[in-house]
Parts: sequence; C-alpha cells; structure tokens
Amino acid sequence: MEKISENLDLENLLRAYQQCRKTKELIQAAFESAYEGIVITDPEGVITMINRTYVDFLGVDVDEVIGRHCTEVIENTRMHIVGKTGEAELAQVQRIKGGDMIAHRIPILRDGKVVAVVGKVLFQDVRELHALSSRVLQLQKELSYYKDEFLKSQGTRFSLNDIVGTSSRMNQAKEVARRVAASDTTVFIGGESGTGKELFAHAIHTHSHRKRGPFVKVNCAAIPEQLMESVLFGYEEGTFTGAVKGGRKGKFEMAHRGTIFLDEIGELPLTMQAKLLRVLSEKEVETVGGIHPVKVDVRVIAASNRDLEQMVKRGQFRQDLFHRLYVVALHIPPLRERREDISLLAEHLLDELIRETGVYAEGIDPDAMDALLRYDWPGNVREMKNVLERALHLKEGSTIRADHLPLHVVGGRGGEMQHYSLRAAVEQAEKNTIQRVWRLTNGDRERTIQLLGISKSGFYQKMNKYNLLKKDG
Ligand SMILES: Nc1ncnc2c1ncn2[C@@H]1O[C@H](COP(=O)(O)OP(=O)(O)OP(=O)(O)O)[C@@H](O)[C@H]1O
Repeated sequence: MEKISENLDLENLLRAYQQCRKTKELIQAAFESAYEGIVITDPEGVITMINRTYVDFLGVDVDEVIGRHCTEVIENTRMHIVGKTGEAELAQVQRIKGGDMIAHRIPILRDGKVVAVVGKVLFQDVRELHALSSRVLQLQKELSYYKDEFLKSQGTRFSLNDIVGTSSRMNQAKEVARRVAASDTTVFIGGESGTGKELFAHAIHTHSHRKRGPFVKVNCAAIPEQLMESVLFGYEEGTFTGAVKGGRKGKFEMAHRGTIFLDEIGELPLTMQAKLLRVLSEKEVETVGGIHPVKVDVRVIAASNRDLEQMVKRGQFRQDLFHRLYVVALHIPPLRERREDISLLAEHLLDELIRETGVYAEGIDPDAMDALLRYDWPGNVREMKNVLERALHLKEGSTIRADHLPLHVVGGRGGEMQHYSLRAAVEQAEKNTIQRVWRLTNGDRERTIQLLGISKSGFYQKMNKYNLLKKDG
C-alpha cells in the first residue's frame, strides 16, 4: 500500500516538474525575444538574468555579466537602490552609452520583502520615442486632413451656422431649412443666381439623418442632353461606343442613402423630366442598357433661379414634376432685399478670401462699405465675393477703399440708375484715377500732372470739380 502511494507522489512530482520546465522555457523564450532590454537582479543589485537584446546593446557576453553587480555593467543604474527601497521607478530617463533611455525598475516582493528587481529599457533611445511621437502627430494631421477631404467630397462641409445673415428674411429661410432637414421630403430651393441656394442644400443635408451618406450635386445645365440619362442613371457595359468597362454608376446610385442636389433643374429637357418623375415616384432607376431597375434610397433637393411656375404655364416644365418637387419650397431672398446682411457678409467673405488667397487686408474702409451697402447686387453673394477678391488684389495699402471697387459698384451711389449713365461712369473713372495717382505720388503736384498727362490748369480744374484739393491737399 505504502509503495503505491509513494509511486503516485513521485508521478505527481514528475508531472509538476515537467510543467515547471515548460513554463520556464516559455518565460525564457518570451524574455529572450523581447524587443526591450530586460535585466533581473537580486535585492543587492547582483545580476541574475539578462536578455539578449540588453547584452547586445551593451556589447557584453551573458556569462560575463551574470553574478556581477549591476553598477559594474550598466551605467547610471538604480536597480540596487530599488532593491533597498522596494519602490518601483517607472518611465525614468537613464543615460546609457551616450543616449537617453526610458527605464522601468520594478521590485518583486514576497511576504513584503524584495526578492528581486526587474529592470526594463523600453526604448533604445528617447529620440526614438520623440521620433515615434512626432510620427504619431504627423499621422494624426494626415488623418484629420483626409477626414476633412472626405467630408468635403461627401459635401457635408456646410451647416446652417455657416450661412451668414441675421436679417429676418434670412432667419426665416434658415428656420424652414432646419425644420425640413429632419424629414425626408423633397425640397425645392428658389432664388436668384448667387443667393446661396447650393449652400442651403448642403446645410439641409448636414442637418439631416443622411449626413453620413453622400451629397451628390448635379448641375443640370452643364450636362449635354444626349449624356444626361447615362450621367443620372448610369449605364451597363457595352451600351455604347466609349462606354467604360463594367459600366458606370449614375448620380442617383452614387447618392444612395444620401442626398442628390439637382441644381438648375429648370434646364432639364422634357424627356428627362419624365424619367426623373418616374424615379421620384418609383424610387428606382433604370440604367441605360440595364434589364432590371435598381432601388435607390435618395433624398432630392432641387434648385433653380427660373420661375418654374411660369415655365409650367409655357409648357416648358411638366406640371406633375413641378408638384413633386414643390413639396416644400424654400425661397432665398436676393441681397438687395436684405441689405442688413451686406456688411456682415462683406466682412465674412473678406476673411474667407484672405484665407483662400493668402493676401492680407485689414478691412473695408467706411467709404467702400458705404458703396457696398448702396449697390443692388444683381449677382448677389457670388458677385460680392468676386468684387472683394478683385479689390483684395488691387489694393496698395492695408484696407479696401472705394477706389478698389469696380466703377459700376461705386457709381451706384446717389440713384438707382446712375450706373447706367456713361457720363457718370467716365467721371467716376477720372476721379478714381486722379485720386490713385495723387496718393501714389504722395501729393506731389508736378509728378501727378506729369503722370496723368494733363495741363496744370486742367489738373486744378478737375481737382476742384471732384473736391479733391480740400480732402487730399
Ligand atoms: N449667406 C451666405 N453666407 C456665406 N456665404 C454665402 C452665403 N450665400 C452665398 N454664399 C457664397 O456665395 C457663393 C454663391 O453661393 P451658391 O453657389 O450657394 O449660390 P447659388 O444660389 O447656388 O448660385 P447659382 O444659382 O448660380 O448656382 C458661394 O461661394 C457661397 O459660399
């Protein structure tokens, strides 16, 4: 009986020993293959183990260093100190072989007493850490750049907050846009050219539940009639000469789970209007040359600066499509009907232009602002942006002045129709030129007369006429 239990004990012991050996081998392998340098000492600092990474780095042999005190092998080590204090030292900078290392020193405690100290050199040099962290920063920058580009390509760049304007008409339009954004209704945006219809379409998409989906813009006026169907609905491979291999997705499919913005919808030919109506009612598209219709989940926003109602009356626009599109109609008022927004817009656009062009301007002087406020802006916000861009490049000083603005903008003062008068335009040009040369020569009369190529008497006559002597002389 005793013999049997002795055998069993021995067998258990053997199994436990084998298990221990296996574990030790695993630990050894992990220890040796570690990228960091690892050293283990006893509480006094005598090295008991050291891995290959560390000895290779130190340029010593393992056998040479085992049993030696850590201070004899490793510069600036504190393993023996941690052995005494029993307190871990983490992420400490330790200079070894002329480089700054990051070191961890961890005491191993048993029954409250230090039995060993494990030291780890995490990076071979702090510079590596710096390099790594600057690489991470670089990658973060790249990531945010690509995120931004992605959002731009998805068209989700503008929100209602980016639409400048605090006039009651503009606030009303923004409020309607905010309300319709939440639903999936088709929206028609009307308004003169350059009033910000596209901006509103973007903002509605951004405020809708489709914001993570694509925003696809189609300029109906820019697509040749014969290509329109394949551009909007796509085509199958081999449908026509020049067709891309594998076919091509149409704009509707591209906008799946997002928004399609049909700009200048008034320019859509009648044949295409019928096809568009079908897509809107069936929610599926038929690709050119395709057999089966494709289901699409798309919200439609359409815009036009033309009076669609009039077009319906004249038989140029389908009545049924008109009603489909006019579920909600949003009208963006022209700038001349919300003059309160002009100065805010001008300042906003100038800031935007400074960022875009890199040309700096301090601001717009009161005279120039006065001209902007009086002008009728037939081209609306887009025209204002063009006028300011031109002024930004023309200006010699730091602010935008009236004489940097086009004649028809400045000439608009003092009467609605004045800018149509040739005499007024010529006079304005004369005045601007004299003023500019006068400033350029710092008020040097002789030089001004010479540069303008006029007589002395002619000069005084014009200076008086335009009231320039009192102002500048
Ligand atoms: N309220 C606004 N705030 C800031 N920028 C604006 C505003 N309205 C228009 N813009 C800017 O003016 C320019 C023209 O706007 P947008 O293209 O949206 O006009 P649109 O009505 O769609 O013109 P079109 O009918 O010619 O297509 C753009 O650069 C746009 O960013």
